Amino acid sequence: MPKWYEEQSKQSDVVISSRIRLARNFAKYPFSPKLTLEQAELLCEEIHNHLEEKKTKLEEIVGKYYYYNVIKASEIEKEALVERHIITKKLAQKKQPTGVIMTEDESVSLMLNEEDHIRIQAISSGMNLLPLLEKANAIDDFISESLQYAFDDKLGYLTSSPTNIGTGLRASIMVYLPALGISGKMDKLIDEVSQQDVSIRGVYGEGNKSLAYIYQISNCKTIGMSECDIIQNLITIVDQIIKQERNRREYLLDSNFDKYEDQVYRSYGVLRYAKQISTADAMTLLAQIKFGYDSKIIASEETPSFYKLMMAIQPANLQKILGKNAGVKERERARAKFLNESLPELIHL
Ligand SMILES: Nc1ncnc2c1ncn2[C@@H]1O[C@H](COP(=O)(O)OP(=O)(O)OP(=O)(O)O)[C@@H](O)[C@H]1O
Repeated sequence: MPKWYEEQSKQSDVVISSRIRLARNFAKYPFSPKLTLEQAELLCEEIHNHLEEKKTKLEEIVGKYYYYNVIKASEIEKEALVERHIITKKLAQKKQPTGVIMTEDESVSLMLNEEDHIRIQAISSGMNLLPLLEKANAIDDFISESLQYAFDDKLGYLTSSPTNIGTGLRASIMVYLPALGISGKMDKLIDEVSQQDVSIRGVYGEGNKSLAYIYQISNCKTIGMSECDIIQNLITIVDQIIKQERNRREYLLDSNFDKYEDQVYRSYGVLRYAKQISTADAMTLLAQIKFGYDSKIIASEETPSFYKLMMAIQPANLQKILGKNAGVKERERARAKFLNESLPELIHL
């Protein structure tokens, strides 16, 4: 079964993926930070049993899924799930009982006892927020058939952190903004969108200097607006950012094609032949090669899925591919070998 990050989507020159998550809590338990060990265990067990009892019905909504007992997993297993966005760092680091229900294609995961009792997450490639919201809402309805949520008529869904109260919805689009990044436009953009209740954060690295120019753009406000309005506001802003990014790419190539052409070929050459490489260097070079493909500077018979490669070379997932624990040096050699073999031959344009 193909994973969400293996699918090619429209607008893939800028948009990588969409994510919807709903934060929910159950009326009969205290919020997660206040749960005792026994309560946390009971909570996970109750949700898991409830889902198992009606497994066929849930699988009609999400497809084939399995339950993963996070607390029993090795550190590398947990880190690999974080790198593939199935669970959050917060869940991986939790000392209390937790669990995750995840589908085979990794597009849906239900995190138990994270910051809230349950976090429903749906991801897909491309710009796809409304269908994802529909799927998350179907899961939400299914759960609420037999477990009562903490809900207030005025406030909406009650959540552990006030920043999620109301709809409990976080909608997000992961994007690739090399031209805006290279041109030093990100600070201004981050400032502008924050005035419209939207935040932009680097996915890899800290702050606005994201590694590989990958950012997630998400809603800040969760209350006082409907789910559809929150999403529509986000889509409008992301559409504008896509336009700005494309215009800037055109400008950069028009004004200095030779420089970017050279950079793309150099990056390709290094990744095809390097013998050892760090995650950060490999991410940067992959981003430059992607820029080359999207700008039609280079091409191959089949365009590689860059985001799939980026996730595969992260430390934990690389060790999973290797099938063993490996130190930094061994990983750097394995990463280089993996990329040497993964990049296709170029065809001359
Ligand atoms: N559009 C997206 N596509 C794929 N993964 C995403 C997307 N947006 C966020 N993620 C991933 O989801 C995970 C959780 O992200 P984040 O911490 O922003 O989530 P959140 O649910 O909004 O949490 P919080 O309540 O702390 O704000 C991270 O692994 C992040 O990279």
